[in-house]
Amino acid sequence: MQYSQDFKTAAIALCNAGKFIDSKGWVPATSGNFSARLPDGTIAITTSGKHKGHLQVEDIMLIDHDANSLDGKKSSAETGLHTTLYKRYPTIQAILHPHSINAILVSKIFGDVIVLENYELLKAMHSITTHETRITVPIFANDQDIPRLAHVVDQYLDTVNDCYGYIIAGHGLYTWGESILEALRHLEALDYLFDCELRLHGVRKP
Ligand SMILES: CSC[C@@H](O)[C@@H](O)C(=O)COP(=O)(O)O
Ligand SMILES: [Zn+2]
Repeated sequence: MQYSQDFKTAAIALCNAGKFIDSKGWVPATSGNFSARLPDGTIAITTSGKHKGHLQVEDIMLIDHDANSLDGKKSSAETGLHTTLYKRYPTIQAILHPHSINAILVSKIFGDVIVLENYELLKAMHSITTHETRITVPIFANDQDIPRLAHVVDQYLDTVNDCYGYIIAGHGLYTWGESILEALRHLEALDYLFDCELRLHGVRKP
C-alpha cells in the first residue's frame, strides 16, 4: 500500500500524541485508541491491541468513513465510535480515547452526566471564551456491542448543541477536536476539570 503524505504526517502526529498521553498514565496496557481524518475523508486510526504509548507508524492504518480497512490491517475494536463522530461533526479532524483514571472515577461517582462550570480552564475548549460557561459531559453505560453503543451516543448527541466529549462508564473518555492538537487540549483540560470535581467531592485528596 502506498500511503499519502497526509497519512504519514497524521500517523507521526498520532504516535507522538500517544507518547504524551501515555506519559500522563492515561493509556495503561493496550487501552485507548486515536484517529485523525485526512483531507480526502479517509481516516488514519490506531490498529487494535497495540500499546498506545509505544506506537510506531506501522501501528497506524487507513480506513474509509464507513470503517472499512483500506490497507488490510485490523482497526481498533472501537472504530465505530470514531466513524460515528466523524459523520456527525464534519469539522472535527481528530478523536482521542484514553482510559484515564479520573474519567473512570467520575463515572463511578456521578450519574448520567458531569457538569463543569465556572472554571477558567473551560476556555481551553473550542470556541469558549469565558469561565462563565457550563458544559455537560454525558456518561454512558459501557457496552461491548460497539454499534449499539455508537447508536446510544449518536442519539444523545442529537439532543445537544455543543459537546466536547463523553465518558463510557468504568471505561474511559472520548474527546475530539478540529486538529490533533485541539483534541489533546480538550483531553488535558477535561482531565484537569474531572480532577477538580473529584477533589471537591472528596474522592481525591485536595
Ligand atoms: C486493554 S482493554 C481496552 C480495550 O478493550 C478497548 O477499550 C480499547 O480502548 C483498546 O482497544 P483497541 O482495539 O486496541 O483500540
Ligand atoms: Zn477503550
